[in-house]
Amino acid sequence: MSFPLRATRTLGRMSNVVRAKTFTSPAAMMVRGLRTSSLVRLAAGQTQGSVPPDVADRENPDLTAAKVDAYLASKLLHPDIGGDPSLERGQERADEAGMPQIAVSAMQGQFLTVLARAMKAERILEIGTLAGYSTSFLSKALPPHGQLDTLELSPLHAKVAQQNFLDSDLFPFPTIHIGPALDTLRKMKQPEEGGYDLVFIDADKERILDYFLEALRLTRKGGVVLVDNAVRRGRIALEVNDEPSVDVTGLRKLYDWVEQDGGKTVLMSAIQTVGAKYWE
Ligand SMILES: C[S@@+](CC[C@H](N)C(=O)[O-])C[C@H]1O[C@@H](n2cnc3c(N)ncnc32)[C@H](O)[C@@H]1O
Repeated sequence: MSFPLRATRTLGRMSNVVRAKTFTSPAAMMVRGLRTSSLVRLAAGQTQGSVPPDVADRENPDLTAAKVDAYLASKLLHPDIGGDPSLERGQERADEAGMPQIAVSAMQGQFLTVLARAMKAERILEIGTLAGYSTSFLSKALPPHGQLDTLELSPLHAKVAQQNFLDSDLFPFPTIHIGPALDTLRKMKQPEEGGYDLVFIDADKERILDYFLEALRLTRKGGVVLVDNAVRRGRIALEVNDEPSVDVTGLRKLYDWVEQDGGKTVLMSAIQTVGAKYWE
């Protein structure tokens, strides 16, 4: 199932200034485009659900990776990309629908835009839509004739994402394919104009290798496959994973595959990041 149609509509626009009043710390208040809920949690020093503690400087515990991310976001988020107010509205819509807060951070999202633009990507595939937060950043990297396919299991997530794409007036408009991503991928062919330039894998972690192999099939030679959550909060390096809720098996299969490939098919690197999404 897919939502290929482009349509336009307007929603009442709530200003960022109004929204900033809900922030509880000065550091949070200076941020545009970062998610209110994450910042409120951060300001309160809380961790919720599976959100790990922030990464802090040993000598100065008030200096945290999230605080630095907030500073960078206040300086670097582009008003029409990471600072686009429709992104914040989209996250609120997702919160209202009871969806988990597991999207990329604003800075990570804008990195997606930078990467895709630097590659001059015209065709992008995303695995794991959620409310379409990262999808918006990818759409904003594409030329008007570009193609963006995004795969999502949950019809609720797809519905909210579709509303968010309409609200953001995205062009090119992403096509959401609803269903188990592996089934969808196995039916997909390379786009007629050529393989995907960029694939972003960010769905269930157990099947990362399956997604990666399908992505290789669908990607043009020299294209890029980006895998989110590459270290699973560092648990990838533990012989015995002390947090069973954080799956590392899928990633280990991927890294084993790359090791066995011995550089014949892919050249891979992994970067550990800190920031609003802590250590990932
Ligand atoms: C981490 S979220 C994606 C976040 C999104 N990329 C962003 O940053 O805004 C993962 C998404 O993958 C979806 N998902 C989980 N298992 C899936 C599957 N088997 N097929 C397709 N989507 C799946 C979940 O419903 C969830 O919406």
